[in-house]
Amino acid sequence: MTSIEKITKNVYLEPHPTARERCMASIPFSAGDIILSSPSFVDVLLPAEKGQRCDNCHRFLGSGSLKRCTGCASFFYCDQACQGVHWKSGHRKICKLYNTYISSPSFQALEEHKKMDALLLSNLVAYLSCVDPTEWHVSTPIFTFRSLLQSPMNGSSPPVCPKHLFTGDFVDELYSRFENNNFSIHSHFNTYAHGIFPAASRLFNHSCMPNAAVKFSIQAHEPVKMEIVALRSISQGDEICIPYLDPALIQTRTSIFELTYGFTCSCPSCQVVRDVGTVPEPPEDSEEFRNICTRLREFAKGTGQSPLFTGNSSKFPINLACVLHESFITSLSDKFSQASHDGPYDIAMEASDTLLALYWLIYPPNYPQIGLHLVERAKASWNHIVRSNSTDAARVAELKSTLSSAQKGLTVIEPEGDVHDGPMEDLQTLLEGVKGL
Ligand SMILES: C[S@@+](CC[C@H](N)C(=O)[O-])C[C@H]1O[C@@H](n2cnc3c(N)ncnc32)[C@H](O)[C@@H]1O
Repeated sequence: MTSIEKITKNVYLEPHPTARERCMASIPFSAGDIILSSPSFVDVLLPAEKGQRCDNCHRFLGSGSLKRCTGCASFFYCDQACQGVHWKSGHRKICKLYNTYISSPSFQALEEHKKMDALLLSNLVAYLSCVDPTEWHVSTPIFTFRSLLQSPMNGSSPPVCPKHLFTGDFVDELYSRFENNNFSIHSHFNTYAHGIFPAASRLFNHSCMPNAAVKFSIQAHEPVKMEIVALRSISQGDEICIPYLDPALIQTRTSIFELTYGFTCSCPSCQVVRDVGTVPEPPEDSEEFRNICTRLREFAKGTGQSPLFTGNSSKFPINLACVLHESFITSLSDKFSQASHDGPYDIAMEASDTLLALYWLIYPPNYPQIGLHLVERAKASWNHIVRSNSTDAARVAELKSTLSSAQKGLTVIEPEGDVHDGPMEDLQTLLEGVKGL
């Protein structure tokens, strides 16, 4: 039995013409169902999170509340149980060497993302050296990791700590799987760590209109768990895909797929973007920009499914091509954030309406960004009502409807990551607040 068969009967692999294999649903799923739950194999916290989260289970306890490793003083744990697990799973091979390693010129010369790779690779090497090679058999994550496709990106591995536990060729072989397989680990969709999840890497291909997404579950004394969640109904026999990148990266995603992952995306969204051709920049003139926004909102209101979702290029109005420019979403998000706290609220609401129209166009239904934005929109509505000191019935009705849509969308993907400080908490506070209006 392979490690994937061991962890789930929900899915199976079948050949794919260009991606080697693809992951198919063995059973139907509804939006919000967990398709796969898989613990982290190896992970490493971002530097800013060190001392804030437990290095073993990733619980956020804040500075001063964690126990420091007395050997290196650079790793932090909630308690002895977590420290014991981390020690046995590799820290014992790193502890004494760690500080010399991270202050070495060869480590310091690395770019930030390479530093993360170097630390992850070091933890992987340390972990592997703790497991007898006779136990690296087919049903283990080690075997699954070594069976992953290699990235087309060449380049030798960064320096590792500890050195000389394995040959350089073996370390390079491990590293060749990093670029196209590793994951950012997030809490409420803010990245706080990087990790290796071999089963998910072996199973899921990419789509810019995915039917599933990745979320993480943090539990005391347990390794962080990746959960693959259905974003919409998935029928038995459908391929299950996740997004490797934010689909909003419409210009840059194609070259990242080609260079880092070695494939050309053939999802419906990419087909339409290819048919559109060169995407023009949005107009600089504010009146023309507003006209484009109005046309986008009208377009989103008038059709059922986004043409980028169905792949039907003939339904995409070419005079809206500039909304696919990455700078369009940035301008809208900036406009919204500038006005959502202190106003002008009509500007915030108009930017929010346009953002939601754009999200409808570029994201699949229930994509996390939609629910997250709805909560931010509800906060802006709330600010408007409270600051204007009037309970305008239409405004309150609009706020209630935003909250109900946010709740519907977010419950597909939330809760994720930390127990506190998530959008669900904000949503609950607002739901309580509107009761008093
Ligand atoms: C994380 S693996 C996915 C699992 C892979 N299909 C396998 O059989 O092991 C990532 C690699 O799969 C391939 N891949 C993923 N999504 C693809 C897609 N939409 N089209 C073509 N190839 C894809 C690329 O080679 C990429 O580097």
